Amino acid sequence: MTLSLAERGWTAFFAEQCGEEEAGLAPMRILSVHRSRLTAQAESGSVRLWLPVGARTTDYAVGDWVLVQPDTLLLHRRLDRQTLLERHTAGNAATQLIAANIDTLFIVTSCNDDFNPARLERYLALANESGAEPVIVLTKADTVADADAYIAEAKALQRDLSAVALDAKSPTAAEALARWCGPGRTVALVGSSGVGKSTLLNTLAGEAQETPQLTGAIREDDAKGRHTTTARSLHPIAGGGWVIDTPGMRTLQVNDAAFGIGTLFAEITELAPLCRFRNCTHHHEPGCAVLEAVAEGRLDAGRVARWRKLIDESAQPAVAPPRAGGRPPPRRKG
Ligand SMILES: Nc1nc2c(ncn2[C@@H]2O[C@H](COP(=O)(O)OP(=O)(O)OP(=O)(O)O)[C@@H](O)[C@H]2O)c(=O)[nH]1
Ligand SMILES: [Zn+2]
Repeated sequence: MTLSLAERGWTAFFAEQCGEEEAGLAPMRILSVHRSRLTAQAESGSVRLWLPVGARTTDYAVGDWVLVQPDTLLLHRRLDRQTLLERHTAGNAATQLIAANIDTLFIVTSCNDDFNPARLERYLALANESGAEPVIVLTKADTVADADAYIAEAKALQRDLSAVALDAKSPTAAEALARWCGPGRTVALVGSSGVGKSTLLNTLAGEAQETPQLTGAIREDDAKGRHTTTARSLHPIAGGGWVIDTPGMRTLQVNDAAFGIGTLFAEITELAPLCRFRNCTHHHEPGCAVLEAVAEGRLDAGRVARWRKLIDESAQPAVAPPRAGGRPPPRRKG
């Protein structure tokens, strides 16, 4: 079985980046990123790539498009990303690249105590910042009497947000998510440990998971031939398209995500121009449209408090500030 570029997620956005002098290079999509090696999806299967001198595997994300010397499998260069999901980890200046060129981010939580609006908002801020469309996926709907209450609460987290409740073990889960999947489309799963990401991945992958040339390289890593949840990798979906699983994240810091937070709390952001002072912090100022809306019951005070917390956190440097004269590390994106 060969997979066309389009089936692997190639679009005009990537084609436009390739010069005529690069016509002899093969575009490939990164399937998995390990400490010392990268695998990529070539036309007819997965291959191990060789990195150029000085490059590190951590510079690449699952889902990245790269140009490769077809005979030597030497990675030539990475193409600009359409979307990039990344996060800061505590005490680390560099961001961790989670997934690139995803269309949709499935934020997975379950219809039980895992459902936590404040944490979902953190995921939403990161998703908005990445450029991918967030969708809240509520697993374990089969264990509760009223999943609709969870759907309503999830949808209230952000304007025009989609939320779907399902049983991750049932084949119908794939149908419930079909509108975001399909040939050439890429989705990623994020969420706490135990919410059902692996289960959902297996349901989405279905028979496609058995296609040997697609899983061969991933299998090398795990003697049992199963994907491991500690490494990120790109898996084919039964009906076409790709799904990236990510390990459960215990801490979810939000740094440098003002855009994502602004989208998440659009009902607050939109009031700011109506405040009397252009640089209103909406804390105490007279004529503040945000405080007024809260006082009149048009705006949820809890949302405003959580918005403030995220905005403050986002403005903090990811690590201790550099010594005097030093400059913060440049933002890596695109
Ligand atoms: N009843 C029910 N059980 C589910 C559902 N989704 C997952 N489970 C169960 O919940 C447990 C955890 O699911 P996993 O898929 O391993 O969770 P995970 O998110 O991949 O967890 P990590 O691998 O630790 O990140 C398993 O026993 C699943 O069978 C669901 O929709 N309904
Ligand atoms: Zn204000």
